[in-house]
Amino acid sequence: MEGIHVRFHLPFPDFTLETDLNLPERGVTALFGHSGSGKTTLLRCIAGLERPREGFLQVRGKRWQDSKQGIFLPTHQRPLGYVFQEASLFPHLNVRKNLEFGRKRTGFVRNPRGLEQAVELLGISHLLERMPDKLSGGERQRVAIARALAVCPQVLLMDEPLAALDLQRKQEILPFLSRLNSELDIPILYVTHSPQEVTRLADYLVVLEKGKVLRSGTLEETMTALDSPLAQGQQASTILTGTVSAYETAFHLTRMAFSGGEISLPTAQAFAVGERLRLRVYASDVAIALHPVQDSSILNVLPATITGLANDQQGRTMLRLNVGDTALLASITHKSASVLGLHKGMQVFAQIKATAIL
Ligand SMILES: Nc1ncnc2c1ncn2[C@@H]1O[C@H](COP(=O)(O)OP(=O)(O)OP(=O)(O)O)[C@@H](O)[C@H]1O
Repeated sequence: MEGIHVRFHLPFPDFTLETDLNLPERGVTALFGHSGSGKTTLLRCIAGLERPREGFLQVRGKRWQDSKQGIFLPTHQRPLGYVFQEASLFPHLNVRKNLEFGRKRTGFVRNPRGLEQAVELLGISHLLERMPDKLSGGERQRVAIARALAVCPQVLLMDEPLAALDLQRKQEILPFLSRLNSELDIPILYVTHSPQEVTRLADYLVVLEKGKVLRSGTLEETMTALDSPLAQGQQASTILTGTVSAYETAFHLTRMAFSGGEISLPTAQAFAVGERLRLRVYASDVAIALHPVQDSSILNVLPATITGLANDQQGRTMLRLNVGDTALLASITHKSASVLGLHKGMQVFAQIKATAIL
């Protein structure tokens, strides 16, 4: 795989980072885990800000670090962009000069249009002459992301870029982050402990705990693994991706085809056929029936196979289903699971009550 190959062993007195990961060459990989699980330390190792005695790092075919061969590229020679929680722009330079400064400092900028493209991608062309103290928190963070991208990095590292922003600013900036994912051809490593950001942005997920990789894989695999922390409690949900197959104007209803069939949802806006959509289905919005239900208000009833069951909190059972080859979580009461006699391998019908576009 021409993605990122990371192998680090970094002991501190009370904590050891121990990772061996192969990460995809494009898209957003979320590094998720509790406070102190080692997310920032892992990014710092990739950036060359920590130097583990045992370390190996290869990014898109280029060896940045290999302790066995004495290879260690210093930070300024690593073609990467780093975005922190706080934007930390130079207060005495306007936005344009802040962006140019970042480019001058690194020796690896190849594309002369890198800065222009970053400005366009983050929608900040109208802010170029402004001083940092005249920017909102969200605008400052967009400038910081553009500064990281202006150097044409081979990988973008983002350490909780939304954590310092209030809810409204977060909402403002999320569409730009989604855009980075769809338009950039580089891997983005995104540290967060917000399940909402993971489901909105990530394609691939690494769950860290006490410096070790608890689980890694595609978002679908990791979110629907019944022993994953994301597949527990009220926030448990599945992300379905597909393309618009039709829009029923009379009912304001969008139909999305995905690998498990077709799903309908009301949308205020008419989506074009073929457009890609990403939907969230909360496990608590999926009910189970043994027979296809007729005369029901629920539009989405899909044949499914139970592939796993686990006890969840407060008298609930979490089911993992296969709908076609897509995994789907359903949260039902222990009582319903018992009355319906649900078991692994059983054919059922999943009734999806609600979905939301991400
Ligand atoms: N230079 C250091 N010396 C000793 N311990 C360190 C050092 N750097 C980090 N640690 C320890 O490593 C552990 C992981 O810290 P890290 O900041 O990577 O966690 P995190 O998952 O990013 O947490 P948060 O979500 O709170 O930012 C912590 O226990 C921290 O105290």
